[in-house]
Amino acid sequence: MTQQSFFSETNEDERPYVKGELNRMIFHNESEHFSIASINVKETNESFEEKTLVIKGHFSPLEEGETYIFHGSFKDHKKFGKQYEVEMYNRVLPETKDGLILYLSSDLFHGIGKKTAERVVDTLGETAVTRILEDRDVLDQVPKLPNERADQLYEALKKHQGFEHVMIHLSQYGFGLKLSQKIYEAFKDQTLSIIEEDPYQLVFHVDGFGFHRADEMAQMQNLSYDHPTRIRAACLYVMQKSMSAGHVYLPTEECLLQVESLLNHGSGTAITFDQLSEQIIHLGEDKFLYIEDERLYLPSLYFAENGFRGHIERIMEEEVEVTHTQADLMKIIGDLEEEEAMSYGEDQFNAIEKALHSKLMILTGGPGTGKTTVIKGIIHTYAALNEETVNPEDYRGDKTFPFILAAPTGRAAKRMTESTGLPASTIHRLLGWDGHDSFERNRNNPLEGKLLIVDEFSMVDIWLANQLFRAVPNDMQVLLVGDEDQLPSVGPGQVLADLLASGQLPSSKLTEVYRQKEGSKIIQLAHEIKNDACTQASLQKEHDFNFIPAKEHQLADLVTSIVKKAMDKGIDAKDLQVLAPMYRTDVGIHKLNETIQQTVNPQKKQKRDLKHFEVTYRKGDKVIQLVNQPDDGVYNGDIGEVAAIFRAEENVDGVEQVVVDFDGKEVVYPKKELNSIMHAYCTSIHKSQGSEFSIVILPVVRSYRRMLRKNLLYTAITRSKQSLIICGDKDAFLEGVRATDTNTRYTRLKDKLQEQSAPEIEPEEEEEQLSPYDFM
Ligand SMILES: Nc1ncnc2c1ncn2[C@@H]1O[C@H](COP(=O)(O)OP(=O)(O)OP(=O)(O)O)[C@@H](O)[C@H]1O
Repeated sequence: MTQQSFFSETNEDERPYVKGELNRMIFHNESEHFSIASINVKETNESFEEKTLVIKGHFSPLEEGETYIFHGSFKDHKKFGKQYEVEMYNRVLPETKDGLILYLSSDLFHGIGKKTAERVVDTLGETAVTRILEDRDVLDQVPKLPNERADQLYEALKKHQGFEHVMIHLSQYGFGLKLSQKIYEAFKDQTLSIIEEDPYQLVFHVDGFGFHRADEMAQMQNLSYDHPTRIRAACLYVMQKSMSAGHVYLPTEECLLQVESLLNHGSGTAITFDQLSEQIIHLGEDKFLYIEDERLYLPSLYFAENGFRGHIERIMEEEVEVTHTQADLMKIIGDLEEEEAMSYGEDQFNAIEKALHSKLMILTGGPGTGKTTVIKGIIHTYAALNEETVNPEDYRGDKTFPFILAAPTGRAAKRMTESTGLPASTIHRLLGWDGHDSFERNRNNPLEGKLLIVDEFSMVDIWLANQLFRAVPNDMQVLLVGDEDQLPSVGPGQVLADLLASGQLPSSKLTEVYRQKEGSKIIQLAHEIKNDACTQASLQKEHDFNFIPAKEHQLADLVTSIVKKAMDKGIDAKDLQVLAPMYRTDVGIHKLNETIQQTVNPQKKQKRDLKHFEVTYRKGDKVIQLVNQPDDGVYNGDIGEVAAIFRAEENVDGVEQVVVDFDGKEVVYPKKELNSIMHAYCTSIHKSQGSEFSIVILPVVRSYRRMLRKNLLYTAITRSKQSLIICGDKDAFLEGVRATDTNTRYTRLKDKLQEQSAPEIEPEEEEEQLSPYDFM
């Protein structure tokens, strides 16, 4: 919906309208920009008698006592009766000179009395408001109006009218409401002048605004191809793209080459390396980039890498005071073994001992090597040695429970709770993330506890690692647990791999596989992949493993029929997961989701559905959350089920909605926010990190070739706990497990940890360098 003219005074045409004064705002949803209000009707060309009317639509909160003209149509709401659905509206300027004087001397304009308002209208006429908004300096003509008052009046008018004005103009560029709001937030009342003069500013100040879009806008304004601001925006854009590819920095040379190719593509004017270098230096001076030797960093990554390194060194500086003897330890572990009716392997025992003696330790190992068993051993031994208990109930009042357990995803945290019997949370929740750019827990308000254990640490990127470690107090012990052979984090860096490669931290690597002893072919296959020992013979059928050969054109039907059979046997959709590496091929994730949905949750007359672009959501669909939404308690990777679909007229927000049930927690998605979820009959292997499923079905075909790598396939198969069914091409699979990831990530963490001393990073600067990308 748009607001008509900025400040039109009359109803210019004969479209249906209702003119009314705001009686009260009934409801306003800030993010949706959706409002419901009650108005006192003053005039209308619609045929109805009522003196008050409920209106609804996408408009900002209206001002009490102000008069507006609304264009739209009547809708009968089942529950709430007749309502006016607003398509366009505009504020009605007081129509007489007296009205205008009253308006300007109202409470909206602090410090402007009746006399001053009269002088403004006498001097500037009845179009005073429009004239002032166009040019603040016209107020200088008003006699006896001090500069300060004039500024106040101008600011107040802009506040009341500016937002709407800017939004209308931005809609002309084809920007949606959300993006327009983001742009307005960045530039406020300077928005229009800034983007008309230099659209590349959008790349600098509006997160996620692409270079190509700004370039198109600039071309309409005839900005030259080698304009410095164009070159700078291209540099920044290349750096942002490199961050999305997982790099923490880019070598200057590589950045220059990429920027040159971006800028010179399709243009007649060649931009030279000298021109590029000059602008990179300016970007550095303006702190849009950090230049460290021959490396370029985005500020938030520069501070994250240096900050994390600094915190590691800070925590490692203090030593653990060991008050127990080896005999004490042996006794406690012996008792524990008796209680659990098992005995720890030598490397497991050593890992427990080392963790207890280390300020910060890394525990690694493949599946089934006993990482969880060791975590439990460490917790119990720590408690026994330090006169603590493992029962949170014993810690009420002032006493703080000594153990903090966390993981990067909700599902991994849930598994930690299940395996240890202790409370565990996501790292975001532990740190009190506000959903935007701040964390409750930081250096000034650190975590409380004695031993922090973080599982699935391979998934933690450099930003989150830094945020987490900022909140670790000097006297806390930390245990990081992960499988180094899994995929690196989705976000930038390869923190676990770098920490291990630096050799600066105590670490324990578990190699003996215990679950294999229980006869698991899945674990055996995982270790064969890890040790480069996977052959045709490894793919023989076993009680928990099968490789079903299939051609590409048979794949979707084959996968679907396996899913259907499993569900017919009563297996819960959540215990069963199809994993694939690519979204957009004929056998990609989207296609598989569509085919599986058609079979397991087909269209039915009595079943509600809602179409969103190419996808149709139906009650009962399995869906996955794609972004972190801490306010709703749902996080990237959470899996839920569509519980209900509501039509616009059935809810107070007046928009179509999908309600998703995440293990008993219901989250409502207005149609516009359906991008936050997708079908989850099949999900990406990357998204499955940190999750485990009873049954995994893994299609592997030649058309996935580009993605098939050892760590990807290893991650996929280690997600399955009871059964693994691979479908497709055995040769493609074997080639995939032999291919190592050659796309090394640019990170300096390992080298920095090996350097002697950390440079001081200005704390204030570090505080500021959070970007909305931080939590991709
Ligand atoms: N020393 C041991 N003696 C006997 N069984 C053991 C021993 N250590 C671990 N196990 C058993 O091996 C299995 C795997 O152990 P655990 O779950 O601790 O491994 P993990 O490394 O956490 O595995 P994953 O990463 O796959 O979850 C469990 O059933 C566990 O009870």
